[in-house]
Amino acid sequence: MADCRLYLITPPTLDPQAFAPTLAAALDAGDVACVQLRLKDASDDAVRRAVEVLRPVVQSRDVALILNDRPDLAAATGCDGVHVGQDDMPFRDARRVMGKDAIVGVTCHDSRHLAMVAGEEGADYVAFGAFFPTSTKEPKAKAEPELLTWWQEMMEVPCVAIGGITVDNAAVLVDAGADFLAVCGGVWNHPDGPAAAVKAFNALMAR
Ligand SMILES: Cc1ncc(COP(=O)(O)OP(=O)(O)O)c(N)n1
Ligand SMILES: Cc1ncsc1CCOP(=O)(O)O
Ligand SMILES: [Mg+2]
Repeated sequence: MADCRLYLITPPTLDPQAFAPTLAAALDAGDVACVQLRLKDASDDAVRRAVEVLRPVVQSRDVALILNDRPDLAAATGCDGVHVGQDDMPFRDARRVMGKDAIVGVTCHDSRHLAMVAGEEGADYVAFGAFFPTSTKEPKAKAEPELLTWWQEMMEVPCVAIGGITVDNAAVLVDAGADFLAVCGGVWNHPDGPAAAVKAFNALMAR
């Protein structure tokens, strides 16, 4: 198994029934560690429905399903974990809601301090970014690959790199020590399709 693995983020909007086979094909193309369902503008009902449809697709393949932003919905719908940002539910509350066995990851932007706090509090991973320009989100910070190397040398808690990552720019992050690459557009918008993107990411992680 490669040292660095793919952390797939769903497109910002999706029709769960239509997206399910696309997601299945991407997951069947290679190694994916987890899928984050990230539906920023969806109602609670729409998120619940998306989890209901997509959770079996993900979990039946031994891939973890992580919900963005909402520990309450993640716990209520059987997700394997949740990702919280600095403006979302605080980590300690998210951990209490999710339980000790669930995955709880925390956005740390480009901050060593935020990452050390998250790690000490018991986060399962810390996420740094954005490493590259992205149209998926207006990032709050710009991170440099050296941050991943520093973290990797100092800490045990896995680190996730995010933001504008594509098969063409990912190698520097793998080489810098990222444990996971969190990718949205670089997979779903790949010119040869998502399955080809997953294969290409896997290949460069296995170099
Ligand atoms: C793996 C991962 N890292 C960072 C983020 C960003 O979280 P946040 O800062 O809360 O911003 P939104 O994604 O909620 O817009 C993430 N979702 N996943
Ligand atoms: C959620 C998030 N947080 C920082 S950048 C980003 C967007 C990730 O999507 P993409 O891989 O398309 O840049
Ligand atoms: Mg958030």
